[in-house]
Amino acid sequence: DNTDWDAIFGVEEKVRDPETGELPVEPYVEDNANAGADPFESGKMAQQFGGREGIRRISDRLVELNYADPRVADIFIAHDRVRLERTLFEQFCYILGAGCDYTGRDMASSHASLGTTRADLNALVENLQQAMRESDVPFHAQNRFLAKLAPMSKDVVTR
Ligand code: HEM
Repeated sequence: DNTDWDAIFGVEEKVRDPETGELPVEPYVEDNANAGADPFESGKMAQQFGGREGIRRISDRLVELNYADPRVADIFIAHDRVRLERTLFEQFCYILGAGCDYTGRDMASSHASLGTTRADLNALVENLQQAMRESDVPFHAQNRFLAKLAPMSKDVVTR
């Protein structure tokens, strides 16, 4: 029969943007302040991360590790990987002073409904450390970057 069960149950089909391949999100104001940290000024950090190319490799690898990590995969699988790869790269590139703008949402609103724990965050940090290590980022530069991200814990850990 022709019953439109989607309409009856209020199921909204989300369609990926044909240009970007991303799912739509609720409107928000784009602002570099949404990145959650001020950028390093000197360009030294960007260089130690291998410039934009190196940063891209690290942010993509982090996403890959998270999607494959049984500790946190369930949280990631339910969300838009295409968008996350773009916005995570932009955030890292912006904070590391490699000259990008961050166009994503702020940390509190983008993590509000995820129910993330401190243990989930620890898993993510381990994966980031692995990604940076694989790209030969000097240890002190790894730690300077992690120190920039650490204050975001209060926004991304919600239970
Ligand atoms: C300091 C730590 C973290 C940083 C810097 C960070 C960064 C980001 C960024 C930039 C976005 C994209 C926002 C947007 O789409 O506009 C995002 C979204 C997301 N993050 Fe995180 N994140 C952190 C911690 C975590 C943790 C611990 C988890 C779970 C284990 C997590 C899971 C996710 C998921 C699933 C999304 C997609 C949400 C959606 O599409 O609605 N994040 N994060």
